[in-house]
Amino acid sequence: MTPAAHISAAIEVLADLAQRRRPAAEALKDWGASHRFAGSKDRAAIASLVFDALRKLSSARWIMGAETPRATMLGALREARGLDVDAIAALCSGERHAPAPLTEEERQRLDTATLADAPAHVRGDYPEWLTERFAAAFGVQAAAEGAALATRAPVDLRVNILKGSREQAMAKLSHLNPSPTPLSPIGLRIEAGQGRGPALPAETAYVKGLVEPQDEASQLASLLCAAAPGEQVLDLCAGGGGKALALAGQMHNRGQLYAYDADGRRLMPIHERLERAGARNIQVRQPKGKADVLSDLAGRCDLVLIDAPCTGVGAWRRHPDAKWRLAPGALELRLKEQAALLEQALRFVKPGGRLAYVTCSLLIDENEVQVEAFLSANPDFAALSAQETAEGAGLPDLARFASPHGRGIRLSPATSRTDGFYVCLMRNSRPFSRFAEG
Ligand SMILES: C[S@@+](CC[C@H](N)C(=O)[O-])C[C@H]1O[C@@H](n2cnc3c(N)ncnc32)[C@H](O)[C@@H]1O
Repeated sequence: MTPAAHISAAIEVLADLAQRRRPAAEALKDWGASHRFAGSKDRAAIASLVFDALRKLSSARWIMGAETPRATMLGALREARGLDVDAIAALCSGERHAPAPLTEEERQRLDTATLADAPAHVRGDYPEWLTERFAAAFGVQAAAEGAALATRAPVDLRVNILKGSREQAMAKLSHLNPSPTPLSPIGLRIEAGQGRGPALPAETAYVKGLVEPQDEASQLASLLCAAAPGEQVLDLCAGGGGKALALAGQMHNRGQLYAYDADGRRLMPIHERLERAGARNIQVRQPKGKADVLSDLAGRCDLVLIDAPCTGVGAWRRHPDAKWRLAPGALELRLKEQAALLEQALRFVKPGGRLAYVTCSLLIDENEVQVEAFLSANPDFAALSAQETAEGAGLPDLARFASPHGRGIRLSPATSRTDGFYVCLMRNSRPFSRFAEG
């Protein structure tokens, strides 16, 4: 397929997505199934165009003054790919499988339209209903933060220190041109190109467990928990085990890490990942109906991590379709789940132990507001300052990312060049005796 044919195909996929509210990956899969002649490189090129269009959906439509799939794609070629009107016109020749030639109006818009008068949610490519929430989180920077969330993310890898050093991993992956991540001492970064990312599963360094894909902010969230060798740690929302694996590395396989998730299916990938990583101190606890499978951990944990279910706003660079599918009802639901999880987690934290609340959201309601509500309801818990948290993890530089809205540390593509994450550590200062009273 030609680059022009890729654009026509991407427009078809965008048309499908406009009709049916579903994940882009599903629509792309269906397109591939009904166009068997397209090879894997073609499908990757089409996916990349579709994701770029979704990243820049609002600004592309504003530029074009229309919301059709074609207008969205044309606008995104300019906004996401930086192509000028002549380059876009050359691709839209109308020949064979290329899109139809540009109309005079399309030409003009691609040449001269600007975002100067566009509202913040258009300049920042986020849903209009989140306008107030973005303004609350970022003030005058709302559009800039949104725009940073609408860029492509690099491929970040976490080096598994159970298997080797960052230098060794860099040497093993030198053909991919990795660089050390600026903030995480155990990360490598491969800058994003326009095509397919590196075929990681084929890399020996991956197969042998020396590296795992994990965004730098997610690495930092794990490191900020400062799990120490010998500790008892509960990862209450372990999912596929991304954070659990990072914590196991910090613990040098000493002590015990319990990985639990309310949805047992989500835990499935963890077993294979543990094996590959050589992590031997993780016990996976599957939910079993109504049974309390964590009862033996009550009051025993040095660290409880809540990697909470959230809107995922901070991960929009990697899942640009998610931002347009996010509905207000989903936010309300996540807020309830988060508050319930904080209450659920308390019983496991031993006196003097830490509770780490983490989300990959940037919305204040899911972060600072949740923490504040928890602290007022539970005066035995006190939040560590950003400085204490950063210094405790041996990463004092991270204190500069202290949330401007209260407790915790906030990372974002615009400020730390990472995914968006929020981390707040709280200490249980309840005396042992009172704990025994229940
Ligand atoms: C952000 S994801 C976890 C990602 C994972 N920690 C990682 O690093 O790969 C949130 C997880 O919380 C789980 N979850 C939601 N409500 C829960 C609850 N009440 N108790 C335990 N887990 C819950 C979800 O099933 C989901 O897997």
